[in-house]
Parts: sequence; C-alpha cells; structure tokens
Amino acid sequence: MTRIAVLGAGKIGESLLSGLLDAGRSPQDLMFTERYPQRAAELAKKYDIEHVDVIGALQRADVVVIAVKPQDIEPLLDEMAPELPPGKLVVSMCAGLPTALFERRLPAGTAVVRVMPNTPMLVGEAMSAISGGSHAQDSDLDLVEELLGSVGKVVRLPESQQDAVTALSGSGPAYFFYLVEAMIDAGILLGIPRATAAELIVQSAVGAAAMLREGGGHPVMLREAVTSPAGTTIAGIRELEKHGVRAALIDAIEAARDRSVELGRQHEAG
Ligand SMILES: NC(=O)C1=CN([C@@H]2O[C@H](COP(=O)(O)OP(=O)(O)OC[C@H]3O[C@@H](n4cnc5c(N)ncnc54)[C@H](O)[C@@H]3O)[C@@H](O)[C@H]2O)C=CC1
Ligand SMILES: O=C(O)[C@@H]1CCC=N1
Repeated sequence: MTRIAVLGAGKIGESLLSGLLDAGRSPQDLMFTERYPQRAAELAKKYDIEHVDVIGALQRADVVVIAVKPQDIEPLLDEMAPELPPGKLVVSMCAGLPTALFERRLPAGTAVVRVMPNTPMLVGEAMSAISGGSHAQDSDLDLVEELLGSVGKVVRLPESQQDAVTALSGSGPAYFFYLVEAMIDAGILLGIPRATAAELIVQSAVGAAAMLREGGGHPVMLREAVTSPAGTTIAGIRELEKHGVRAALIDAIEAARDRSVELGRQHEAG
C-alpha cells in the first residue's frame, strides 16, 4: 500500500488525513509532521496516526504531501532538500506556489504534483485540481488522482490555471459560508431564532447544491424556477442587483486569483 506523509497537519493536512481514513486507508499507511507538539499529540490520539519528524517522513513515505502555509515553505524546503531520497513523489497543496519552486529547491529530477484542494475534503466532498511539474509522469498524476478521488472530485488542469482554480474552488467554500452567514443574519433581523434560521438556510443550501449537481440543471434555469412573476424572489433579486452582488463576487474571485499569483512571486528569488 502507498505510504503517505502529510507535512503540516493544520486544517488542510487534517482534512486530508481524516478523509483518507474515512475512505478506508489504514492508519499504518499514514503519518504526519507538525511543528506544534500539542496539536501533534491531539491528532495522533484522535486518528491513531504516527507523528514523525521530517526526516522520518521523507524516508518512510512514498508520497510526501506538503500542507504548510506558503509563508512557511522556505524553512521546510531547507530541511527537506538534503534528506529527500530519490523516487519520492512530492505533492504540494500550497496556494500560489509553482511546481518550479519545489523543483529548484529539491534534488534534481524530483517529481512534483501541485494540487489545489478545499476543506470539504473533511467530509469526502473535496474539489481538487491537479497539475504535474516537469518531472511528474502520468503514473504520478494517476496516483494523486486516485488518492484525492477517495475524498472528493478531481480534475487535471494545466498549471497555468492553478491560480484561478485557487480563487474559485480553493477559496470557494469560504464564499458559500459567508453567504450562509449573511442569510442567517437576515433571519435574525426578521425575528427567526438563530438555530431555526440556521436550519432553514443550511438545508436550503444543501438542497440547492443537490439540484445543481444531481438535477443537471443550469443555475439560471434553477433560479428562474424559483422566481415567480410579481412574487417574492424577484423583489429580493432586484436588491441583489442594486447592490452589485454579482460584480462583487467576480471582483472577489479576481482578487483571490491575484493574491495567489503574488504568493508565488514572493518565492521567485528563493
Ligand atoms: N485552508 C484551506 O481552505 C486551504 C488551504 N490550502 C493550502 O494548504 C496549506 C495549509 O493551509 P491550512 O491547513 O489552512 O493552514 P494551517 O495553518 O491550518 O496548517 C498548516 C500547519 O502546518 C504546520 N507547520 C508549518 N510549518 C511546519 C513545518 N516546517 N513542519 C511541520 N509543520 C509545520 C503548522 O503548525 C500548521 O499546523 C496552505 O499552503 C494553503 O495555501 C489549500 C486549499 C484550501
Ligand atoms: O486562503 C488561502 O490562502 C487558502 C488557499 C485556498 C483557500 N484557502
């Protein structure tokens, strides 16, 4: 069985470990590093997975998944570079960081796959986009697709699209959570208790997501079906248009894309 080490067990690292366990992977095939001892101890206990140091992870794992913040990548690469044995597959989940950075800093010929996942991995509903670096073979992409396919959907894309993907599906869940949060606030304004408002909105979000995915309908047609002539929905839609919500979302996603590009540029000289 492929042994997987996750370097940096924060939100994404934990989501991956938890998702892989739920998908049936044995705890013996998983390991992680984590710089905060208390966090490491909590996770080792919760999931019965071994906490190892970086050298142990690089020696024992077949696939090394990097899940530290882009801002923390430099010291980790310094630690990895002299210790990475040949033949290991390096998978980066770091926003903005190009495969070329890892290829430049790790031993020559290292196979690198860049992934942009998202936190719904925790419940087996991730959207992950994967791109191979210049030494990654089809078999490396197949392996990463199989791993991430067990915790959600996977698409293969050219690396040039990864910054846009980061803004769309990497950050995307945050924008849905933000909308849900705002809609619950609206319920409070209208005098509905918070718990009831949350139940109404969360189930509406789940139902709408299921219609988008399983009903195969176009979002415009689905929205039109809710929008009756002289009805309630159009009164609300007029306000959304008046406040420029569509343009705000487009601008938000463009800003997130730009930030991803910037995160990559910060490491260009390294
Ligand atoms: N949170 C999200 O929704 C998504 C995050 N990402 C990417 O995943 C990566 C991780 O993000 P999060 O999990 O949100 O961050 P986080 O801050 O929750 O987790 C990072 C973890 O790495 C640990 N760490 C840092 N340097 C380390 C080192 N040298 N050795 C061992 N552990 C180390 C930190 O203590 C922390 O627990 C980032 O690069 C981010 O761009 C990608 C997609 C979605
Ligand atoms: O906010 C971030 O930088 C990370 C990357 C995509 C989602 N969260």
